[in-house]
Amino acid sequence: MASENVYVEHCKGINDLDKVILRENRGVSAEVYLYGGQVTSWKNERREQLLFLSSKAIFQPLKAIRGGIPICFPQFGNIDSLEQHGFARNRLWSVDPDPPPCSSHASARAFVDLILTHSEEELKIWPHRFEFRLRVALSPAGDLMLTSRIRNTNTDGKSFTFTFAYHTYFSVSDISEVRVEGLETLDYLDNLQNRERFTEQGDALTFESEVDKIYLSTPTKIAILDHERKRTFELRKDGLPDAVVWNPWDKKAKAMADFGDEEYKHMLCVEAACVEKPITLKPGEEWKGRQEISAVPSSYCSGHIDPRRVTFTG
Ligand SMILES: O=P(O)(O)OC[C@H]1O[C@@H](O)[C@H](O)[C@@H](O)[C@@H]1O
Repeated sequence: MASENVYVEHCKGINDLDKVILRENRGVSAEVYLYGGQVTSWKNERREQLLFLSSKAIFQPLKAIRGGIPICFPQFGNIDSLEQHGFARNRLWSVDPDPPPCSSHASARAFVDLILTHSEEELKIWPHRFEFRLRVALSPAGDLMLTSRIRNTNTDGKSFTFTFAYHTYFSVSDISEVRVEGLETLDYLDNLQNRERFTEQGDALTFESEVDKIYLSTPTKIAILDHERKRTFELRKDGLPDAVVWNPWDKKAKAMADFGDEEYKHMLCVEAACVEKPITLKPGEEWKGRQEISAVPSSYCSGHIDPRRVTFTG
């Protein structure tokens, strides 16, 4: 068992599933389940829950947990032969009891490394050997950082190709009061129109109906502004050129058994992803994809991201 300390607690969660609680200064915290390697909670110093988790989420293998930050690997979406969003979010990960120290965050002490490798079962559906190391780290200021390192450990000399997303469900007060900045004027593939390619209009995104768009070649920083709560989420990413924006709206919400009919009003998925250009790794090669999310008081009255404030500390 990894060494217990005030910053990292290994315990049981819903349905007795193993989880890890990360704690930092002033009460900030995060929780990640070994099932799916999935973050399900991220709270600020006022213990406000910043991620959306459906009240009907099913914590039962082999169903994906509806909310938090599901890991989509080795396939985003359902374009290829695997189950939607791949198998990583439906598998039991293990904890590395002795992870290498955080290089980029020398001060980081609240972090855990979860490991997923191929199983005989997976090899039947995806015949590749890999090691996936997911580091979940909570900074003293309460920022949540996910770092994925995926290595091709094939011994047969074969490369493999995958797509990937951090399927982040942000909790919002009211979807009609939310604006997203950083994606305007970009091209996107519209999942509601057979992934046809369009160009976004020139101002911040607002939401009045179902949206399911894969924005391409997006900037490092994206802001999600919750006007009612006077809160802005900042998403900073590295190695993840695309960003998926999804809200099921009312009809799809009603069709999902693990999602409340009205819950679409209180969530928005903005997913740092690599979809348009899949990643190919030769044996021995490793890919790294990072996202860091912060929640700050909305001081952006003009609605523009203050470049001085938003830096990628990874
Ligand atoms: O229900 P799932 O498998 O978690 O997928 C939810 C949504 O995930 C989004 O990322 C996709 O763009 C949507 O098309 C999909 O409906």
